[in-house]
Amino acid sequence: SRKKHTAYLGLGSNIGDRESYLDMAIDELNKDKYTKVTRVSDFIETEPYGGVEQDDFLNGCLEIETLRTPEELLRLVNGIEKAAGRERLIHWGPRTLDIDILLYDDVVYDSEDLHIPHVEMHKREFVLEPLSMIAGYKRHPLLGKTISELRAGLDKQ
Ligand SMILES: Nc1nc2nc(S)n(CCO)c2c(=O)[nH]1
Repeated sequence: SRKKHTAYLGLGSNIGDRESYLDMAIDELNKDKYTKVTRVSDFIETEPYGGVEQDDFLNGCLEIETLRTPEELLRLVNGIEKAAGRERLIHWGPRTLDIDILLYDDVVYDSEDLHIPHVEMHKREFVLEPLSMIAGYKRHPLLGKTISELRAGLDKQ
């Protein structure tokens, strides 16, 4: 029988009706019979990170409970991105909807298409700010710090 896992997802959009795309991600995740969204952060407006000239993002984080394995969860979120019309034209370029798997229980997972914990999350204020709202107490499986400590440790530009 399948076990229940707690995972944390990062949401981002910087094309079109950004809030509707983030809301769509929540709705589609709840439609999945093996997944439920259990906590939703505020959505925050953020400047693009990564050097590509593009519009500001709307970012948020979710806590989910899921019976899916990491690879099954990746297929689920990639399907939702596709349904939102995600075009992978420019690496780190604009997108209607981006869903990143940030944490999955205390699992450290590395395959060619999936790394958990997300390898950039501890460097990204646009992830740590909303994630702190819903899981600030949580300890990063690799770095050993709480999400709030990681956020506090980001050197503020
Ligand atoms: N502020 C901000 N900048 C970003 N650059 C990339 S790529 N992304 C996509 C995240 O994988 C973002 C983002 O979500 N927010």
